[in-house]
Amino acid sequence: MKPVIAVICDTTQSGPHIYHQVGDKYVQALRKCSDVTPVLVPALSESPVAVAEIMAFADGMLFTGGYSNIERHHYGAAPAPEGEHQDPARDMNTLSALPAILKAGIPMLGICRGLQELNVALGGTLYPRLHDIEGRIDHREDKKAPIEVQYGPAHAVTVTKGGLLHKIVGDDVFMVNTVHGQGINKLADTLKIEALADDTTIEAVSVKDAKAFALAVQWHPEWRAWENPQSVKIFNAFGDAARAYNLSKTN
Ligand SMILES: N[C@@H](CCC(=O)NCCCC(=O)O)C(=O)O
Repeated sequence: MKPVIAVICDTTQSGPHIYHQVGDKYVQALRKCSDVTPVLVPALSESPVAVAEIMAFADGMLFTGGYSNIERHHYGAAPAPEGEHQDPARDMNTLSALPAILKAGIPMLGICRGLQELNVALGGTLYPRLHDIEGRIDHREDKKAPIEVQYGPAHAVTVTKGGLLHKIVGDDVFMVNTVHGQGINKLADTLKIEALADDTTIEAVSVKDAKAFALAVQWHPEWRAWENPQSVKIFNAFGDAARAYNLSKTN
């Protein structure tokens, strides 16, 4: 049996109805590069799927990217301007799951919004508009560009030597895509920087003294992951960590 990776959904409204969704590229990357079984968990705001229920079956969790922003009260910032795309139900589910799975030693991988959720869940803060910060480049995608350009290589990241990401990918510097308007401001005390952009934006973190694999990246390695050498290694390592966790449950 393949290990099972739980993925908490985004919520979205279509007409009169609320739907729960996960991007295809995330589950494709899990299947093709981690060799695991993805299981989507609805982000229910009423009678949510308890973290204990997830931990009963999950060998790992993937915290995906998402166009919505984390509600700013979660990190002590003033409310967002009217109309900002938010997803309170997703926030409630992911921000409660993260500390619990880290305590339980369940492997996790965060991507983009998932990195931001990890930082906020552990007490860090975000820049709500990274592009307004002196010295930072604009890390947002050009929404008018073709999707291959939006998720194509955009800037370099410099990897922390000897860190978890460095051990996984083996490269000191590599190109990544960039599809985010927010970024880490105050890094949570329990997180370690694993990669930086040239403008000092934190691009990857790991959890200090984690019981299991606990890595999050600001870029999108899931995008055509099987075509990207660093992405293959990241998803392979995540799948291996889930397999190890699954075996530990039976031994
Ligand atoms: N909204 C946050 C996080 C950005 C993010 O996760 N983008 C991904 C977009 C859709 C996808 O590829 O899943 C921010 O703007 O910083």
